Amino acid sequence: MFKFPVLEIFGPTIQGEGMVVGRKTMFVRTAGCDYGCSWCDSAFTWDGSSKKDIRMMSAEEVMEGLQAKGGSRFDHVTISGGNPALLQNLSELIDKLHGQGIEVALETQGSRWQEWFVDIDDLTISPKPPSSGMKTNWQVLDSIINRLADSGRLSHTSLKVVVFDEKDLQYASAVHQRYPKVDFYLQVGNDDLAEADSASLAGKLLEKYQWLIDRVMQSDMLNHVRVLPQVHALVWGNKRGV
Ligand SMILES: C[S@@+](CC[C@H](N)C(=O)[O-])C[C@H]1O[C@@H](n2cnc3c(N)ncnc32)[C@H](O)[C@@H]1O
Ligand SMILES: Nc1nc2[nH]cc(C(=O)O)c2c(=O)[nH]1
Ligand code: SF4
Ligand SMILES: [Mg+2]
Repeated sequence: MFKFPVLEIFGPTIQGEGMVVGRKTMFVRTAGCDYGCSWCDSAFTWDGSSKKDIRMMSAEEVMEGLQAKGGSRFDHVTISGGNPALLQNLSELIDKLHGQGIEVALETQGSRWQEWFVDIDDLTISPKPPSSGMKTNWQVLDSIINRLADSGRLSHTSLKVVVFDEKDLQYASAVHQRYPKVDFYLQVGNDDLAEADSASLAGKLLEKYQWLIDRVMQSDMLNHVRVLPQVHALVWGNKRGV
């Protein structure tokens, strides 16, 4: 029986981002990431600051944790991190969830492939723009998208690029042009990660949302796209576990 490094189990709450925004869901957040984005809003999963809170849990224990928090008030679970795609044996958890009639979403950055990607109901791949300080391995990303296409999974897949500035917007256009068959989302970047006043943060994020909408409307390379804020950040600010 395999054990996964788990940092948080929370919900039910709404999925605040991307392809199933607004969907009632539970979250399982795994520890560890192969990236270190400058603006990561979940840096505690990889920077060592929450090391003592990591629990090694079997799929069965995660199921119990979900039930303890959510009872029978959910039918959808989002697995995020960190990068959950580092965990080869996550299929144990995915199969258990499906066995209970629960849909499974995954958040990952597209740096690693796992065979179980083809079992995910709502797969969000979020390649990282220049502002993150990370460099995309296009060969790896190409092969991930190709495998999903070959398995007939593109209708369960989306690309989501966080945008902070003009260079990020160019990067987003490049990703969308490269994979035109994959549903594409642009997401407002939050660079006020220390702001404790959620009303003040919401004001600033809405201004950034307006900027992003304006820029996308002016572009002829970003037509078949959706532009979204992080809804949970608008509602709850930088609070953890919501
Ligand atoms: C914390 S990451 C975890 C999953 C995976 N490592 C990834 O990056 O896709 C979940 C989502 O939050 C986004 N995100 C992280 N920090 C953000 C920020 N400061 N503003 C907006 N979105 C952010 C990521 O791009 C990703 O789409
Ligand atoms: N409500 C809510 N929606 C989210 N969508 C993606 C999240 C993540 O951190 O991966 C997230 C999160 O942490 N909370
Ligand atoms: S890839 Fe995701 S979890 Fe990892 S550092 Fe970047 S935003 Fe954070
Ligand atoms: Mg988040």
